[in-house]
Order: sequence, then C-alpha cells, then structure tokens
Amino acid sequence: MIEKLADRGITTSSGDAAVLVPAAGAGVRLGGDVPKALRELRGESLLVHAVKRAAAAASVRLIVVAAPPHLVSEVRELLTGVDADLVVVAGGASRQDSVARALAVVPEGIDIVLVHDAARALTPPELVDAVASAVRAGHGAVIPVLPVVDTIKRVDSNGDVAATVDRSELRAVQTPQGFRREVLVKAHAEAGGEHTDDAGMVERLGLPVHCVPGSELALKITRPVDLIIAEALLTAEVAP
Ligand SMILES: Nc1ccn([C@@H]2O[C@H](COP(=O)(O)OP(=O)(O)OP(=O)(O)O)[C@@H](O)[C@H]2O)c(=O)n1
Ligand SMILES: C[C@](O)(CO)[C@H](O)COP(=O)(O)O
Repeated sequence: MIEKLADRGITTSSGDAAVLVPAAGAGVRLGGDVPKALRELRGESLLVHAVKRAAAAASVRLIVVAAPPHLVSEVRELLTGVDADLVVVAGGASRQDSVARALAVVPEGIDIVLVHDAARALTPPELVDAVASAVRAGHGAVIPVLPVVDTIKRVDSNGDVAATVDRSELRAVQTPQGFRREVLVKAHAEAGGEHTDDAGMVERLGLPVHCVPGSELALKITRPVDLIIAEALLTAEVAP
C-alpha cells in the first residue's frame, strides 16, 4: 500500500487511470451502526468489494479512497490485503468534498481519473475498463447510464402531479464516471455549488459528457433492500 505518493515516485504509463473512491458517507438511508462503506456483504465490507473489483480492471494504476475522517487508520487496515497501489485520505462533509480531497493526491503522470462510489460495491471490472477506454478514446467526461424503467412524473409541493416526463430522454446515471484529469480538476475548481455527481460539474462548465452503457450490477447500495439484492446477486453468481 502506498502511504505517501510524493515520497514514492510511482511510475505510470500513458493511458493509466486512477480511481477515486468516495467512501466517507454515513449511509443514513441504509441505517446500521457503522458508516455504509464498512457495512458487510458476505463477510467483506462494501468498500473492499468495490476496491477489489476496481483493482481488477486492467486500466487501473492507482486507487484513492476517501474514508470517514475518524476511521482512516481502520480503513487502511481493512484494505491491506487488496493487491493494488492504494492511498487512503480523510473524506469531507459531502461527496463532492470527499472527491476533491482524493483528487488532490493523484500524482502527475496519471491523465485519466475515474470517480467511483464505494456504495456501488458489485460494479464489474469490465465497466471500469469500458469507461476508462471511452476517455482514452478522446472523451473528456464519460458516464455509464441505464434506461429508466419506471414512468417518471414531476410532482408539486402539494403532492399533486404536475407533469409526466418523457422517459425516452432520461437515463439513470451510475459510476465510475471517467474524466481527462484536467477536465475533472477544472470542474472541481470552477463549477461552484453542490452537485450530486462529478459529471454535473463538468456540465456546469458547458463541456460535453459522453454516455456509455451501464450495468445492472453497478447498483448503488442505498436502502436496506439494496443490500438484500446485492446478496442475492452474489448468491446467484450473477455478480463477479
Ligand atoms: N461526505 C460524503 C458523503 C458520501 N460519500 C460517498 O459517496 C458515495 C455515494 O453516496 P451515497 O450512496 O448517497 O452514500 P451516503 O451519503 O453515505 O448515503 P446517505 O445519503 O444515505 O447517508 C458513497 O460511497 C459515500 O460513501 C463520501 O465519500 N463523503
Ligand atoms: C454519483 C451518483 O452515484 C450517480 O448516480 C449519485 O449521484 C450519488 O448520489 P447520492 O446523492 O450520493 O446518493
């Protein structure tokens, strides 16, 4: 595990990617006694599941985890067995903050940066590589998306339907989201405001964001039912 990048002089080759893993959230919607990234699925934390799968992607050179600030040492310990170059930093008060803190330690020489929720624990390495490849192919910002399967309505503050939205134009957005490093750095420096994903910050700057097909296995474990679904996917050996 790499503790201090500046002291280590990591060697990189063109096309290598770093994956930033924001994992500092509380997991209020999931509940439980520990932050969500440390909740277990089949005896392993969601964070270890996510990091192992990201590390298995051929394009990944470095993983930076943003941990809950009071648990940085515990998270380092938890990740000791993962075969990857890894850095753990203290996360921030929001996801965006946690990503910014992780981005700040990515060494020069890594031109592609992916941002990937620890909560998307079962994301296949192939999706990580597909996003990195699309960035390598020339897109400044790339997001994996799925079609929306429910009918979507806009509802007003009284609970009344204001409109039915044309879902053919809608997509559910996942992670990893991939960026040319300079695009992500600029977005974090200049977009302002709070955003629920990194691509939103790039959009705010008026820059293009390209979509690639997502994966149902990259579901975000958010509510208790999602943990049950993830367990079932592992049992059925559908997830890697
Ligand atoms: N201050 C924060 C908040 C969120 N995250 C991370 O961002 C990812 C996506 O967030 P989400 O799934 O919404 O997690 P939580 O914020 O923990 O969930 P909740 O809103 O239910 O508390 C998670 O891996 C989470 O750990 C983070 O690194 N730092
Ligand atoms: C980044 C993300 O996973 C893309 O769908 C999502 O926006 C995170 O949202 P949350 O507000 O942290 O749940």
